[in-house]
Amino acid sequence: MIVLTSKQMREVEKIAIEKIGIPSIGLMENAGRETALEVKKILEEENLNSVIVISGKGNNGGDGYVVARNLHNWGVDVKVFLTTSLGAISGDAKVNLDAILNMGIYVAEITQREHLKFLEKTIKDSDVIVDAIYGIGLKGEISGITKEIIEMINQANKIVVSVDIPSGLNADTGKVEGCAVRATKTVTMQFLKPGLLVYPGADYAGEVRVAEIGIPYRLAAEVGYNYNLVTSEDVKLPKRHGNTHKGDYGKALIIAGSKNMTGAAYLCAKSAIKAGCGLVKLAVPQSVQSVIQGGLYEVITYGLEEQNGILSHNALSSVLELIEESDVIAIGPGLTHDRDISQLVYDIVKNTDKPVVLDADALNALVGRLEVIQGKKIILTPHYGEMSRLTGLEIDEIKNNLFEVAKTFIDRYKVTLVLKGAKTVIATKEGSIYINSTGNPGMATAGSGDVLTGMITAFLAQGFSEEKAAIYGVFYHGKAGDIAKEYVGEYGMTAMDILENIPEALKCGL
Ligand SMILES: NC(=O)C1=CN([C@@H]2O[C@H](COP(=O)(O)OP(=O)(O)OC[C@H]3O[C@@H](n4cnc5c(N)ncnc54)[C@H](O)[C@@H]3O)[C@@H](O)[C@H]2O)[C@@H](O)CC1
Ligand SMILES: Nc1ncnc2c1ncn2[C@@H]1O[C@H](COP(=O)(O)OP(=O)(O)O)[C@@H](O)[C@H]1O
Ligand SMILES: [K+]
Repeated sequence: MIVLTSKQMREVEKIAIEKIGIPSIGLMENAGRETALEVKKILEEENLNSVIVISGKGNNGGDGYVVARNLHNWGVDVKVFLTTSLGAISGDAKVNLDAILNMGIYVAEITQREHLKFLEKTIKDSDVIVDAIYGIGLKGEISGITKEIIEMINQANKIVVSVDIPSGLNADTGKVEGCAVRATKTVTMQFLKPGLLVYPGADYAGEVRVAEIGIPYRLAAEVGYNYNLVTSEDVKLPKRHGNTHKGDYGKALIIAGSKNMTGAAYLCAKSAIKAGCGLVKLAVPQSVQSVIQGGLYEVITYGLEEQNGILSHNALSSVLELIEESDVIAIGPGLTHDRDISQLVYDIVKNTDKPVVLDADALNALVGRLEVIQGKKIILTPHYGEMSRLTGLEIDEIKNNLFEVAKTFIDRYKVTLVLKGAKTVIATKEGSIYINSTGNPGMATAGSGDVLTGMITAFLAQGFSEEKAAIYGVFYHGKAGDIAKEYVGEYGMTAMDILENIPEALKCGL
C-alpha cells in the first residue's frame, strides 16, 4: 500500500491542483466530508450527539470547518474553536470559515490563556473531539497555548478523531513534536503517511483510515514514492506447479548453533523447512550435532570443526564445500561471538556470491568491517541493539529515526536491510522502504528472530529476490505470530508457537 511523505503529498496535491486543474476547495470538501462521515458513524454507534472541532490556522483547520458544516447539517450539536484569531485564516480555509459563520455555527477563538477554562468546559460537555489543529504543515515543536490545548484534549478522556494526522506528530518520522494529540481514530487523506505507521506515531494515530479525496492514485508514481506498507495484498504466494520436485524449491545451508545455543539452530532450520524450502542443510559444531538432530527429521545436519562447542575457523573449507552445493546461505543464529567465529563469518561472506542472510552473531562478527558485504546479495536482519553495534549509533537514535538510519545504511552498503522491531522496516538496495503490518508483542520472546531468519532463507531458496524474500519473510513471520496469539495469547507465546503456525500463515497467502 502506497505511503507518501509530507513532501511527496504536497507534490501530488500541487500536480492535482495546478496541472490537472482539480479545484483545491473540492479536495478540502472531500477531506472534511469523509472525516464528518467517520464522526457520524461513531456518534450513531455510541448514541452520542455533541462534537467540538478544534481548528488551527492552515488547511487542516479548513478541513475542520467542513467537518463542522456537514455535522451541523446532519443535526449534530457542533461547536468550533480556533487556536488562532479569525483574521489569521486565509484561502480555502477562510471560504469554509465564512460559510460556517454564515450558517450560525458557534465559533470561538482560543488565543489567550483566560479562554482555556471555557474550552475545557466545552470539551467536557462534548462527546467527540475533532482535531484539526495541524496536519502535514507542522514545522518544528509545538509550544505555548496550542501545547496546553493539546494536553487538555489528551486529558479529557474523550473519543478523538484526528484530521489527516494527529496534531503534533511528525508525518514523516512518527516523532512527537513537543506534544501530540492521542487520537482514537485518524482519517488520513488519500495516502498513508510514514509517521502513522511506526512508533510512537502509531500509538498516537489510533485506528487509521485512508479517505479518498479525489487525488488520482497514479500521481504517487509520478512523484516517485518509495514508502510502502506491506499488507496481505502485497504478498500473494505463487501457486505451486504440479510437475515439480524438491530441487525446484531450493537448497539452503544454515550455519548456526553452539553448545549453549542449540535451540537457535533448531528453530532456524525447522522454520526454513516449514516455510517451504525444498532441502535444508544445517552446519553446527561437531559435538552438538546429535543433540540438534533429535526432532529435526527433515533436515540434514553436518558436524563441523569446532573448539569447546563453538565453530572454529578450521571449519571454513568444509563450509565452502557445502556452499558449493547450496543455493542460499544463512549464518548466525546461536553461533556465539568470538574472534575465531568473527573471522570465519568474514571469510565465508568474502568467498561467496550466493544470496546470504546474516543474523545475530554473524552481524556481531562483522562489526567494524562491513565493507565485505558491499553490493553483495545479502540480507541483514539486525534488531536495534545489533544495528547499534553495526553503525555505532545509540539505540534511541535508531528508534527515533528508523527510516533515515535504514536509508543511510543501504545507501552505503547496497544490500537489503531488515531492521527488526515492533514495527519492522525493510530497506531495499534501490532505496525503497517497506513497513510491516503484522506481528504483536507476544513475539518479543527469545528465538523469535531465529524463526524469521529461517523463513527469509526459505523464500530466498524458493527463488524470490532478496527484496521479496525479506518482505514476505517478515510479513508471514508476523502473521504466524498473529495466528499463534489467537491460540496461546501474548504472554505465553514462544518461538515454537510462531514456528508451528508458519504453515497456517502461508495458507493465507494463496
Ligand atoms: N492542499 C490541499 O490540497 C489539501 C490539504 N488538506 C489539508 O491541509 C493540511 C495541510 O495544510 P497546511 O499546509 O495549511 O498546513 P497545516 O494546516 O497542517 O498547518 C500549517 C499552519 O500551522 C503553522 N505551523 C506549522 N508548524 C507550527 C508550529 N510548530 N507552531 C506553530 N504554528 C505552526 C503554519 O505556519 C501554518 O499556518 C493537510 O494535512 C490536510 O489536512 C486537505 O484539505 C486536502 C487538500
Ligand atoms: N512488540 C512486537 N510487535 C511485533 N513484533 C515484534 C515485537 N517484538 C518483537 N517482534 C518481532 O520478533 C522478532 C524478535 O527478533 P530478535 O530480537 O532477533 O529475537 P531473538 O534474538 O530472541 O531471536 C523480530 O522479528 C521482531 O520484529
Ligand atoms: K490534525
